[in-house]
Amino acid sequence: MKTTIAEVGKHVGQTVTIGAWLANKRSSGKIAFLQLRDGTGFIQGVVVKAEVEEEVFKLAKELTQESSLFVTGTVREDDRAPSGYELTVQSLELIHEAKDYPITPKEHGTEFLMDHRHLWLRSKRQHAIMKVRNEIIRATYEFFNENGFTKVDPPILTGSSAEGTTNLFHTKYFDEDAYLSQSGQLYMEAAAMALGKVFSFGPTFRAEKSKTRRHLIEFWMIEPEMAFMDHEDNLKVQEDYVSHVVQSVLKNCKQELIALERDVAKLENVVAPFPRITYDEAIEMLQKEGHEIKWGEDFGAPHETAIAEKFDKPVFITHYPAEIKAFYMKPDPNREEVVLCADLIAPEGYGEIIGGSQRIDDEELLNQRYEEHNLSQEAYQWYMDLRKYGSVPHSGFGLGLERTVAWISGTEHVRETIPFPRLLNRLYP
Ligand SMILES: NC(=O)C[C@H]([NH3+])C(=O)NS(=O)(=O)OC[C@H]1O[C@@H](n2cnc3c(N)ncnc32)[C@H](O)[C@@H]1O
Ligand SMILES: [Mg+2]
Repeated sequence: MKTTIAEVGKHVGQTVTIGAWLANKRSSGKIAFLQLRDGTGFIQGVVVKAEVEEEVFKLAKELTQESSLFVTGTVREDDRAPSGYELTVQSLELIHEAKDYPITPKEHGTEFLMDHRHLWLRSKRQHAIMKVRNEIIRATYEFFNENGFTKVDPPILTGSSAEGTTNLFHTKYFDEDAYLSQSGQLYMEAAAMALGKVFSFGPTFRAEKSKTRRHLIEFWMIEPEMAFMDHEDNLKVQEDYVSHVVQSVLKNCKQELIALERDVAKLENVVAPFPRITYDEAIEMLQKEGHEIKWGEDFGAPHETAIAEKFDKPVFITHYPAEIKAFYMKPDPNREEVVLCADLIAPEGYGEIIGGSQRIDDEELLNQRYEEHNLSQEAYQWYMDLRKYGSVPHSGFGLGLERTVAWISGTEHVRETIPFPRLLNRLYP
């Protein structure tokens, strides 16, 4: 009967057929070990010369890396196998021979692998990272559906910018100027006034000339927005959400985390609540450690890493100076020079995974911010209407999917956390 590698455990002792690719192999005069993959998992097929037809063993010896084939064999339990099972092969049927597959089992340079990303995805490591990404996506929908949020899809083509105008991708919308969305937030605020608690999950674009291990040009963001919820309510949703995601990956991606050699002890205690420090306290911590940073400056990666090292969970840094944050953030009523915002910094040097804030709900103050930030009233008239008609306290945040995948999977660079990364000078494949 036909099955998949993920399902062989249901057929121990039975003869099954799987469609597969040959990931790797080793053989001697009497036996061949075929490392097979079918997209659902990996399994070893053992071909014993004395137990199969002569042409089967001949084919096993000649099979080339990444050739596709049907494999028929008996499923056996084997504690030494990562999947717990092995196939004793009875027959092989070649589908398509792969000649000179470029990504051989030896080490390859990053640029070579990136140029072959469409093939590199087939490797065991990339398979594991994509399965962790998938679990984070699944757990995200689970969390927000179970907590009364409605999925709302903001537009990708927009006429305004939420996060400043320095990293916009410009395009034409017929004879009008348009931009690829940097953040769906402003639209999510409108949606929150209609549906209470909403979340988006989609691609966002930043024409940032940053060549770092945390920056992508196109990345996926989850942007919840909640009417009637303030700064502290916002942080609670974030820590509950991130804890749910981490614990879901620990529960459902055990094999993948082993394949990635991830130290899971560092994830096991990621449960709410998370520590909270203010920007002032963070500046003081850094200055005490000798970092050259002054109040009013933004944190760079080394600063975030130095702060995160003091905690064994993600840490919120709250109440940044208004001067270095976005126009829409609500000032602290007790101290107008700082705003009710928080960045969530992941441990182990993975940096900022969430940016969020309580939003200005006062029409006059928002108008004042438009002027200070030279924003066109015309492009934002619709956004201002949210303060004209039944304005309410509301807050929200944006979690970067790829940075979160990097942290949870223990992956150094975000280019390995998205199927086809868009980086500075990288639009291929
Ligand atoms: N709805 C909101 O309140 C979100 C808000 N408008 C916003 O876009 N905040 S953010 O710019 O900090 O970006 C949010 C997160 O988005 C991720 N992010 C932000 N920029 C990038 C790049 N360039 N590459 C990868 N990931 C990125 C990172 O995790 C940030 O913490
Ligand atoms: Mg940010």
